[in-house]
Amino acid sequence: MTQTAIAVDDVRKSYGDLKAVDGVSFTVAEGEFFGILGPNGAGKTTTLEIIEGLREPDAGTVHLLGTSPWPRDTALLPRIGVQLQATAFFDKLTAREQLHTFAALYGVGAGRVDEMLELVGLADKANTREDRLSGGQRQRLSIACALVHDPDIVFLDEPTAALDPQARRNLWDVLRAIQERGKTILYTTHYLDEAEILCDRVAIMDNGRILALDAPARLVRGLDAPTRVILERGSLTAADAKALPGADDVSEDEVSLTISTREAADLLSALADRRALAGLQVRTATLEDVFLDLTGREYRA
Ligand SMILES: Nc1ncnc2c1ncn2[C@@H]1O[C@H](COP(=O)(O)OP(=O)(O)OP(=O)(O)O)[C@@H](O)[C@H]1O
Repeated sequence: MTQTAIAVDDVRKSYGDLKAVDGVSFTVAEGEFFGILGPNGAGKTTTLEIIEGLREPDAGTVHLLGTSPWPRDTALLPRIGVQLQATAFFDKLTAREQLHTFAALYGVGAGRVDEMLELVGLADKANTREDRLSGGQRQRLSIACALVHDPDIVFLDEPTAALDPQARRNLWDVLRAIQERGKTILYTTHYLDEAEILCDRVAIMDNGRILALDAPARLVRGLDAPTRVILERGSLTAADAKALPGADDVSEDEVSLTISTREAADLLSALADRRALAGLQVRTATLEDVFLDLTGREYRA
């Protein structure tokens, strides 16, 4: 039976009149990769910091591995790893020395240091000073620091923010590797595409509330949105496209002809019969469409 790693029940936190977290509830199972998504100011960090025991909620309860993180419970600390949005390292130490220091603070042996450098892909930077690492390498080092004591639950607050696309993708591999080790991951991001790829389940937050919570694929399927088949403009006329089996709607711009369909198989086989597949792209709805559906506004990270 799956155990519950994190249970959050009706948590609230206001700053003056602003309800930063406005009645948030969810559970995360052991070994689950759970994402809290939402635009800037949605309340993701505040929620995370309450769960980590860094902030006191105004109301509601949190259980981490069956224990309340507030008031601070030192017995819990070795079992959780926390990576904060603004990473602080010790001055002038190399990557390996940073990890050694964190390991010593947690009272664990230095044996895991090189293993962690390997896990986050920094083995070849072990002797590089932290201030000489790139942004992506620093993020990976801070994740290694959060993992060095082998916690059961790992909290990551926007670990991929401010990284270039290649560095983001490299970090995805690191996050997957952490999950494969059986860790529970609770992470926040404002990249919906990334969460769709990485997370078992996501909670979409806006204005302090969870608007939807489920597996990304189930949220997208729940929209029942049409599939868009995109072709090079000129592959066939808009009128011909409209007459194809399964074609619901057709639109054109300078470069593309887009056909909306709910019967993609019929439409694609008709296009294949006509050898009209130049530039073919098939797009289904994404979490961004889910956000639009939930809030009535375009997603802006
Ligand atoms: N210490 C604080 N005092 C006053 N207001 C705060 C404080 N911390 C956060 N807020 C406000 O609470 C709201 C939620 O902030 P929070 O940082 O939790 O959002 P977020 O979803 O993590 O955003 P981001 O993606 O920008 O980090 C925001 O409007 C923010 O300005």
